Amino acid sequence: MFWRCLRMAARRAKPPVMGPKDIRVKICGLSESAHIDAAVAAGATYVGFVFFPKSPRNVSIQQARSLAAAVPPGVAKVALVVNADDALLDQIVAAVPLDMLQLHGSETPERVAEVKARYGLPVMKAVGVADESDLPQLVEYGRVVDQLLVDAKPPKGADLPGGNGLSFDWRLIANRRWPVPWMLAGGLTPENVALAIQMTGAKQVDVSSGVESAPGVKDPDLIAKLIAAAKG
Ligand SMILES: O=C(O)c1ccccc1NCC(=O)[C@H](O)[C@H](O)COP(=O)(O)O
Repeated sequence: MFWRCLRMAARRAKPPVMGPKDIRVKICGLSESAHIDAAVAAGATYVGFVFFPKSPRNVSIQQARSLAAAVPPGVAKVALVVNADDALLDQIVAAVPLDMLQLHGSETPERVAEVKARYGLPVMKAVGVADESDLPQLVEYGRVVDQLLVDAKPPKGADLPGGNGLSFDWRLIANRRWPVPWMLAGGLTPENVALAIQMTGAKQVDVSSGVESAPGVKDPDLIAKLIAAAKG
C-alpha cells in the first residue's frame, strides 16, 4: 500500500515533458499536391501557401484552393501575405479554407489587430531578426498576435521579405520567451534544424528553401529528412 501511494505520488509530481517528437513543423511555400502529401506523410503540422507575386513560390488563389482541398484535417493551412489590403485578403479568405493568416510584410500592430478582427482567423506575424535591436518588436507584436514567426531579417534590398535561406544568430533568442506560441525560421535545413532547436528552445519551426532542390521547387526527400531531424 505504502509503495503504491509512493508510486502514484511520484507519477503525479512529474511535470508533463514535451518530447522531441512533439516539435511542430511548418513547410512553407508549397505549390504542388505531391509535395503537400510528402509534408503530411512526414508529419508536418502546418503547410503554407505564399501569395506574393515576386516569390518563386507564389500561388494563385485558385491554385491554393485546390491545394488546400488535399490537406487532411488536423494539418493547418496557412496563407502567407505581404502587406495585403482587405480586397486581396477578402478574396483569399473567401476562396481558400484556411486555419491561419501569416503577415510577412511591414504590417503594424494596429493592422495585425484589424486583420484578426476582420477575418476571425488566428494571425501569425513574422518579425525579422538580425541583432539585439530587433528583439523588442517581438514583445510588441506578442501583445496582439496569436503566434510569432521569428525569422531572419532579409538583406537590404532583397526582393523577398522571407524565404531567403538565411539564418540569424540563434544565441540572440536563447532562453527568450514570449507570451504566445512562436516558430523559428530562417535558413533551417535537415542538417542544422536539430541544433537550432537545441540552441533556441523552439517548439515549432518553419522551413522553405532548406527543403528545395531549386528556388521554389520543393524536394519530397528533403521534406522528410527535415521533419525527421526536427522531431529527433
Ligand atoms: O518564401 C517566400 O518566397 C516568401 C516570400 C515573401 C514573404 C515571405 C516568404 N517566406 C516566408 C516564410 O515563411 C519562410 O518559410 C521563412 O522566411 C523561412 O524561409 P527559409 O529561410 O527559406 O527557410
